[in-house]
Amino acid sequence: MAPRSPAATADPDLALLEPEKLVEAYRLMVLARALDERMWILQRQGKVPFVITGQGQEAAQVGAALALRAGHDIVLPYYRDIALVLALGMSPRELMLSAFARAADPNSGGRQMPNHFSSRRLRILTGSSPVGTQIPHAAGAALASRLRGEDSVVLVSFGEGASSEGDFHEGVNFAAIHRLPVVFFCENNGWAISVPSRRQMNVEGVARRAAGYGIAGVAVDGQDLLAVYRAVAEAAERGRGGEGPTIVEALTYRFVPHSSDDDDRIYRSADEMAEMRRRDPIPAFRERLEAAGLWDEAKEERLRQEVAATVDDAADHAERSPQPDPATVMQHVFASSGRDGHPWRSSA
Ligand SMILES: Cc1ncc(C[n+]2csc(CCOP(=O)(O)OP(=O)(O)O)c2C)c(N)n1
Repeated sequence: MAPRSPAATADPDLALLEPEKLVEAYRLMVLARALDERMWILQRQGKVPFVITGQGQEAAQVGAALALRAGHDIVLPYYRDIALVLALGMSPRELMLSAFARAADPNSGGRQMPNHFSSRRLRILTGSSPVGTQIPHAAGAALASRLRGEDSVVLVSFGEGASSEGDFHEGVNFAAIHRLPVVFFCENNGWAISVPSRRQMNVEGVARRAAGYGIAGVAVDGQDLLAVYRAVAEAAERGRGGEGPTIVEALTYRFVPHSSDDDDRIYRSADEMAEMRRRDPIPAFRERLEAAGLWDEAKEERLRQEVAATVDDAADHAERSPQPDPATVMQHVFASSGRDGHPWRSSA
């Protein structure tokens, strides 16, 4: 049977993206999940020091990334955004080099925390670990981009916990006043480590906060890749059109503990976890592709094999790759005065 046109199915949102893009979006989610799962295994094996990942949030991340022009728009991701940076064009090898903190890690030569992504090529800016600091950075990047005469949009992502930080207020307020083209992309996964979102804000959600800044705010089902794609594409369009920033809140869920140092059984119930697992965005998207005639069991089998080989390659490559030279441990930590190697001594 010839594949049905997605637009002709009972799922009109599938027409938002070309069929090949829909399939690619699914591949990216499956790949991100597999890399993420392997990172946890490597941590438990003692091969990588620490992991902090985004299982459960893949649809939100890939949906957002596909609404951007990779390498043209500027992105300030946060630590859960494995799927987002993969969808922008970072490679599995690059992500594993970061997890293993190897010298060839593109984020920092093995000196940054894992998953503090960056890529000059893709205009991905690395962040600091204090929660929310990337938010004012994004407003600054958008202002700089405007001054350079670019038409880039800036997307900054963060959790709902970060939206309670002062940095959030400062960044959003500044971007709103100057009508900067920023998409404030909140991946609200319900928990900030052990703090539930109802203890995070006295309004229904992060998008509601937009009213206080006089900007657009929209909440979407973050487990629905196409709903997120549409919301971010519209926000980017508003930004490019001079209408200023938007808060897009993707309602999602984190399937894994906060990090490899966390035990989430202490603060959330097995029932809640099981219930949310039923809303796993990956099988849900597969079903939509199958219903549209774009996917089947044979394609799934091929994809699973291809992804397993890619993950093996990335992990093996990173494991074999050299450690940073200990002599470079202070590099990029202090600016050099060029005099005596002690930058805080400015003696003449
Ligand atoms: C300023 C600051 N406070 C606390 C921490 C410790 N910390 C790291 S991540 C995190 C939770 C952030 O939650 P949220 O912003 O909702 O993102 P999520 O991790 O849930 O995706 C906390 C409290 C930190 N890194 N920085």
